[in-house]
Amino acid sequence: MLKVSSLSKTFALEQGEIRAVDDLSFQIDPGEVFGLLGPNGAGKTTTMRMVLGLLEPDTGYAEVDGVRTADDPIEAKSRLGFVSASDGVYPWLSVREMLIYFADLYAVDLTLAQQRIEELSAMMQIQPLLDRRAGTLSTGQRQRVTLVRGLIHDPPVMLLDEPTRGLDVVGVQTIFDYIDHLRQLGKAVVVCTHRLDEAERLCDRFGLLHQGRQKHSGTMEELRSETGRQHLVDIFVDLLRDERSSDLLQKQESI
Ligand SMILES: Nc1ncnc2c1ncn2[C@@H]1O[C@H](COP(=O)(O)OP(=O)(O)OP(=O)(O)O)[C@@H](O)[C@H]1O
Repeated sequence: MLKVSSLSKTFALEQGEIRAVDDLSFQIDPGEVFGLLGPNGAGKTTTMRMVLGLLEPDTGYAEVDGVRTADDPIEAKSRLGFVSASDGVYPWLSVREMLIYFADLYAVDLTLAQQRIEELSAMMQIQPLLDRRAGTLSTGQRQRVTLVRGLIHDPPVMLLDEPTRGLDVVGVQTIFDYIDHLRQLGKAVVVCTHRLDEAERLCDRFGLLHQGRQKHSGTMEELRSETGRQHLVDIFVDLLRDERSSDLLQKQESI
């Protein structure tokens, strides 16, 4: 459903080059939730941008439901839903108007859009908000609206970027329920998050990125047997520790 194959991206800076994503491959099947995880600067956003067709890869490709983003970016985008913690709303539109506007951008027929708005609003409990101006919503309410917006064109693949950031315990639970629902609908889901405890509960499989490279991948059980560690947080601490000792070694060698 979503296939990422040998994806690489290097940025040229005055100080030198940064290999932001280095030969990254993974595949996500329908009904599967994949955690793309990594510390700051690991390459998660760069990967998402390439999957979304916003950034051209140096090598490799992303294929969304059979369509390569580089070959047909518009068709690939129509098969993707994207929800980010930093998503804004159009403050002067009502929630309903905004959802209809987004449905129209994705060429969803108006009658179908209205039907979807009713169904998704019931699921995410935003019916009382539909005729309120989006600018008056609280953070949690806005997040529920953006979750509905991400599904308005019924895409087979969903990308969720830091979906629980800034949410209280009820908001976090809403995200958990939403992701469960996506799984039941047979969507292929990518979740990027720094909340490793949440990722452990939410995701079926993981790709652990560090400095652009996928250091480990697999189910929690597979990661445990590969690393001898019980939890993602311990696996990450090991990765960062290894990096510090190899930096130190390099410095010592260059003295
Ligand atoms: N447009 C750009 N120009 C130059 N360097 C960039 C650019 N975008 C990202 N980078 C660099 O590429 C590396 C990976 O960045 P990226 O934003 O993908 O990481 P991330 O895993 O999303 O990090 P975070 O968790 O902090 O959001 C970083 O070193 C970053 O500074």
